[in-house]
Amino acid sequence: MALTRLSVSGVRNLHPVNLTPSPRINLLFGANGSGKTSLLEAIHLLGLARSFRSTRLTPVIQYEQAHCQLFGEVLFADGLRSQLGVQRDRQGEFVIRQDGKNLRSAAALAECLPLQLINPDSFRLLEGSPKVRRQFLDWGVFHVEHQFLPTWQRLQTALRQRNSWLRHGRMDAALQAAWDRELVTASEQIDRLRQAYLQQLKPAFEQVLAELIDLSGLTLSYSRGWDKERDLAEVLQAGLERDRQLGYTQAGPQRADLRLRIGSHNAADVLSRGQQKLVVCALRIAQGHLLQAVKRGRCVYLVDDLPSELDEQHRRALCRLLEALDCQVFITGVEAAQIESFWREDTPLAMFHVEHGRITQTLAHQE
Ligand SMILES: Nc1ncnc2c1ncn2[C@@H]1O[C@H](COP(=O)(O)OP(=O)(O)OP(=O)(O)O)[C@@H](O)[C@H]1O
Repeated sequence: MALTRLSVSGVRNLHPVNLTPSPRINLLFGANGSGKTSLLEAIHLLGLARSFRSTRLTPVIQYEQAHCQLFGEVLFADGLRSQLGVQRDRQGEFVIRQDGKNLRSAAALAECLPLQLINPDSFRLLEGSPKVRRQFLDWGVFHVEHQFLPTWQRLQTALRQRNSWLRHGRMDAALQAAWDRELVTASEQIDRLRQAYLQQLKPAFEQVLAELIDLSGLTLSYSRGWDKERDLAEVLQAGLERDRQLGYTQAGPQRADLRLRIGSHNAADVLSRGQQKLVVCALRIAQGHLLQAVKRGRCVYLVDDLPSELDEQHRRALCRLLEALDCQVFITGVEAAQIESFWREDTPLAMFHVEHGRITQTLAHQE
């Protein structure tokens, strides 16, 4: 998919924006604080109804404004189009619309506009908590496997039920045993889906990484969240007393993790910042390739401050890979000169200058 139109109002310092982005490469340049990241944030809001900069949305709404409003038209690979709209006010009221109808959840938005974000916070994928890596993994499984979302919702319900029972113990044991069976079934299914996805992700990741940087010895592995030799039912039974003391369930897919290691070290402990950025990029680009293999479209990449941490050779290699993905990319940077010359002549490219919240298109070729 590609965003063919984008309108933004009431977001951070941005003056009302009406853009017709390139379906391929969009470069946004401007001084610090000019509003480049805010535009990526607006696209993120349109695709996920949440920001990547702040857990609360109030700071995103422009000072003095009552709400922020995003509108976009998405073009799918099969030629169909969809109109998306998101509005959020200071009281937390959300309106999410697709093709004139109100949506109750953001999941449909995410399906319509799959986004991959690479920004200075992306290091958290390596050095942050397992939750960040589970979210990364589940993004991929969600987009390629339709069973994932309903199964994940069943898992959350059964897990909440068990944790409440562990804390308060107010339930008939037979009824709780039935909930445990539901928990085990959903957990095993989620684990199977994750493992199947990872089997495809690993070779794709290794191939992309090799094109970016030589990091021989880097391995990606998965731990499912409970002992790999034992059934979850057995593990839950064996850990029941401890779970009761803690008041939550210790084992299960809610504890799964991805491990990136170099030899016996955590990759995050030994890689430089630039190397970490390239590993994160390789993971996210590999996900883009897998999505292309199954969907009627592609994901949209938001790359905030692409040049930072990277030397010229690696910037060029990263741009080549993003270009080869054949999808829509929004890239920000302080100076155009850092990456504007890296693109093939026949790649559709649009360039925008961002100044004090105003966005002006300065170049478009091969549209
Ligand atoms: N709610 C808000 N209302 C109005 N302005 C805001 C609001 N929140 C932040 N700002 C301002 O909007 C600007 C946002 O800048 P943004 O982070 O998009 O800049 P940038 O071009 O990505 O800069 P950098 O190159 O430093 O990353 C900042 O100047 C900030 O002070």
